[in-house]
Amino acid sequence: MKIVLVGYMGSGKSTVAKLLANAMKLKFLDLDNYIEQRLGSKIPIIFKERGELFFRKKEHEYLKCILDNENDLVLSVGGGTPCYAGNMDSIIEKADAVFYLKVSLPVLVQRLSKEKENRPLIKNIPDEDLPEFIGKHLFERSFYYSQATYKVLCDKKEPKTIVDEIQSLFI
Ligand SMILES: Nc1ncnc2c1ncn2[C@@H]1O[C@H](COP(=O)(O)OP(=O)(O)O)[C@@H](O)[C@H]1O
Ligand SMILES: O=C(O)C1=C[C@@H](OP(=O)(O)O)[C@@H](O)[C@H](O)C1
Ligand SMILES: [Mg+2]
Repeated sequence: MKIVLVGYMGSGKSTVAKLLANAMKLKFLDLDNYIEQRLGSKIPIIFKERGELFFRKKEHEYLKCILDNENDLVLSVGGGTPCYAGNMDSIIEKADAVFYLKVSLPVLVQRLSKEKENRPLIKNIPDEDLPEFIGKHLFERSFYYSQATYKVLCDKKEPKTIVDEIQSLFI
């Protein structure tokens, strides 16, 4: 069993994947954590010192490694992962179920304005410009996210409720 969660930054992928894995007695892997462990460096440092292109190459390489070698897991990927290097095609081909955690623009803006520091793509965007940036970015990326097998509407739902909703599909 391989379950993959996709969605925009701040949609709750890492949070929900961990809880879902626990609830389903599966292994939890977060692609960003995996990259950080393999490279011995945090995401913002990798972006700063090696650049986004290097990050995307490693993201692609380690995604493939996980999808090819790991089983019985819930994997949360980064918000950009499905949008580069044919990654969404690989996810769809190799996962048993792919969930798009869909969160509305106002909720994403609210969450991300408080958590910009560890997210290099939005770190330097002034708060007043965040809604426009995220709105456009989300629109571009939705093409990829919407290829997921299931879409879960996540506004106004606690992580536990989202986990229950996803888990109920497997019972
Ligand atoms: N369903 C939810 N309701 C409210 N806050 C949430 C929910 N899911 C996640 N969060 C919060 O939103 C922030 C981003 O969550 P995170 O799991 O890091 O998202 P992602 O991995 O998609 O970027 C965290 O502060 C997390 O606690
Ligand atoms: O959207 C993106 O391109 C990114 C999202 C981040 O993961 P989260 O979606 O977990 O924040 C992380 O992979 C990196 O900062 C790039
Ligand atoms: Mg995450």
